[in-house]
Amino acid sequence: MDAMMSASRDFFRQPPEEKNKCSNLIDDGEHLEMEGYGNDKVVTPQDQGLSWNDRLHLRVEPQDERNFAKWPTHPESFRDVLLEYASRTKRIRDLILRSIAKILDLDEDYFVNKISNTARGFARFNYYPPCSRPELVLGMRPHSDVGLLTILFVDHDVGGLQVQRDGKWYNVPVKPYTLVINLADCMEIMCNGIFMSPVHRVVTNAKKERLSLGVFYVVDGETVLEPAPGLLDDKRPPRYEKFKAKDFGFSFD
Ligand SMILES: O=C(O)CCC(=O)C(=O)O
Ligand SMILES: [Fe+2]
Repeated sequence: MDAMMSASRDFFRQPPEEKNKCSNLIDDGEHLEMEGYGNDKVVTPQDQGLSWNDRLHLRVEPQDERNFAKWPTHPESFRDVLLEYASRTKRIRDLILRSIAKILDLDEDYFVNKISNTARGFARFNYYPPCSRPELVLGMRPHSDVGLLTILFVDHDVGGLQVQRDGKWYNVPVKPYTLVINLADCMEIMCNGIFMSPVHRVVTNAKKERLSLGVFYVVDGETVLEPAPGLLDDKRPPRYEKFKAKDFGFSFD
């Protein structure tokens, strides 16, 4: 974990020319693609706005779709450290999906079986610079994660992640060597809302920079999402309709 955090810090501390070698700008800067270094695409400026962060987005699953052209070559350790990190988060993903299935009395592999060989996983490195007017801008605007689950590694020293409950924001505590697991929208649907995908945001800090790394696991576009039949009965009707992941942008195809 330390190696991953320090490789990430070293990457973001480089001059823009070096970071832009992994830029997410394409077509002479006309368009943004999802993978690479830069900012997120603003689709609806009136309610989206820019967030106070730089990010580096890299596909880690499936393995044969890793686009190493977008992976940093500086620091030199970056690639190997991320490969190792991603192989471990994948194991954690399956462990958690199996544990949740067990808690819900479903077949242990119910959720794991929803992940086909072509399902994607992304590593998103976030860098939040200090912001002298933290009351004016968020590090990351409120959202829920859309995929299955997110394995989040947050800065040991600087808080900022908040989760919303009943309209109020709560700080997520910072604890060294502790991963935050976010169940995302597809799991909420398959769990028929027994577990919810939390709305969360990141506030900025006036003095300190902050780093985080989320590994996002999503389902393949062809996957049919629906509440697990084993969770339904007369008293617990489905709260979500059945649909194909790609029809609602749940798969990042
Ligand atoms: O930086 C964080 O703690 C959260 C990041 C996050 O929510 C995301 O990347 O989706
Ligand atoms: Fe998130």
